[in-house]
Amino acid sequence: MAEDQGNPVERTLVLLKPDALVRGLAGRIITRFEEAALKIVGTKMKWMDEEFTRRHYFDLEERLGSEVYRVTSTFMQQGPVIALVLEGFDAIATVRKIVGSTYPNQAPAGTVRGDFSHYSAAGSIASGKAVANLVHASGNKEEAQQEVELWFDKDELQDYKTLAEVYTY
Ligand SMILES: Nc1ncnc2c1ncn2[C@@H]1O[C@@H]2COP(=O)(O)O[C@H]2[C@H]1O
Repeated sequence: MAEDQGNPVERTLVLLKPDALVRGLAGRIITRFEEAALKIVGTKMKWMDEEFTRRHYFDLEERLGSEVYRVTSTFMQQGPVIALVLEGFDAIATVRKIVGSTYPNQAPAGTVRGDFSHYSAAGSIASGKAVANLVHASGNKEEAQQEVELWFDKDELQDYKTLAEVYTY
């Protein structure tokens, strides 16, 4: 995929969190990305442990506090996750648009969180619960690069062309 009309081709990391998997939503969520012409270039399933969770959310405690880190870390280790590397024009922002706001009660209908995530509150920390928001998506270029490198070796990422790339772009 080449740069086109000023839109950079980017790669971004998406995690389908344990709540997405236990609710059987993985396929429907992945479909939303595919429908937006985002290309899956890497995928794996993993049950995160404390050490890996700390590496993934390495700055969460500093940014949002130890309580947010604690509940998020516990939540992420409750079951397996599916990690995806998605590639496409403006992939980082596009994925976040499709996913919707971190807090599902603020995510509009039509987004993954707005449509499928019903438990949510910015103040969920008060009840000792994580925000069950189904998906993690890299927030910016630097985070995307760090997260893709953390989750995938270079040889686990595939280079191929989709029909959209061949016929549309
Ligand atoms: N106020 C909050 N209460 C509980 N968890 C939170 C709060 N804010 C952020 N988080 C969690 O921290 C995570 C950071 O990145 P994610 O997009 O994976 O999703 C976020 C939520 O799961």
